[in-house]
Amino acid sequence: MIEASSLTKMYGDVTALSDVSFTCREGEIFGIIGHNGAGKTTLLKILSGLILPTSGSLVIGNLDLVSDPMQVRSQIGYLPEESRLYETMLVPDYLRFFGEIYGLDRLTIQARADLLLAQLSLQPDGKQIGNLSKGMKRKVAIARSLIHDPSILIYDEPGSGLDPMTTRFIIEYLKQLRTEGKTIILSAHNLAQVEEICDHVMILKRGKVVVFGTMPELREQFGSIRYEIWYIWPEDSKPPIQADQSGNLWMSVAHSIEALNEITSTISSGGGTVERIESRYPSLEEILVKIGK
Ligand SMILES: Nc1ncnc2c1ncn2[C@@H]1O[C@H](COP(=O)(O)OP(=O)(O)OP(=O)(O)O)[C@@H](O)[C@H]1O
Repeated sequence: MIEASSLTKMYGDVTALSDVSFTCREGEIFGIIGHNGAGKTTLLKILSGLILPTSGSLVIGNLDLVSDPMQVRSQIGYLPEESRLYETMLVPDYLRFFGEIYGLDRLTIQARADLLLAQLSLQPDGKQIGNLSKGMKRKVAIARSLIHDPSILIYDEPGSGLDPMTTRFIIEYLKQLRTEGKTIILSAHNLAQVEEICDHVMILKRGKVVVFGTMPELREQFGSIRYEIWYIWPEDSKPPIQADQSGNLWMSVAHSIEALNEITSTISSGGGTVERIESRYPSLEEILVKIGK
């Protein structure tokens, strides 16, 4: 369990984070989204123990970040938005190097590295890191974040700038890590992916939390559901309600259950037949646009 209370971070006069509080449960994927400059990276750096908050507290498990930073860090795997990898190193040497930093013995490092390379489908074939593709470098950075088998992963834009197949692979891998019990906190600009994998979503706006909840909670709070009613209407006449025609079907829109009932009864009393009703919720992208910068 991660409990953040009133986290505030100032960079000189700039308030990057203001009074941010939330709880993240074990084994969930927690998404932090917001426009550029909203404070996502700052929050992730605080959560990973890389920088300290100006005020506020952060408890991870039973440990307090400020009083026990080393213990907290040993439980965390951090993936920065852009990782600087040691370009001339070979992947196994690189992973061994970081494993040793975490105090692991050689056998454990070897076993962990072999497992991670297999899970990530990484076959560096003796190439130096600098000669790997962008996607492979990202996978190396992910393997590095996992070498000490941390229980919490803090990932800044894990799939950004990668081709769709590699991004998909990483998304599926994150889902797999969740089934292994890892807690994952991530930021991403690809909102469809956040919607797909996150159990809880937090939206930051200029350093403040404006929304926090599950996707159904966010949809309920921010958007009206929209129903599309598709129906057949007797030929040679038009429905007495706002409707668009597509082929042999007509479509009318309702924004509430009451309106939906009214429209369906108008259709049946006029001799029409409802073919199907589609409900459409606002996407995370639409919610973010609504919230504004
Ligand atoms: N080291 C720093 N010194 C001064 N200001 C900073 C520093 N790092 C971040 N900021 C400022 O803090 C605010 C939050 O930045 P942060 O990088 O956390 O946002 P972000 O949501 O991650 O943005 P992006 O989506 O563009 O990566 C911005 O106004 C930024 O300019």
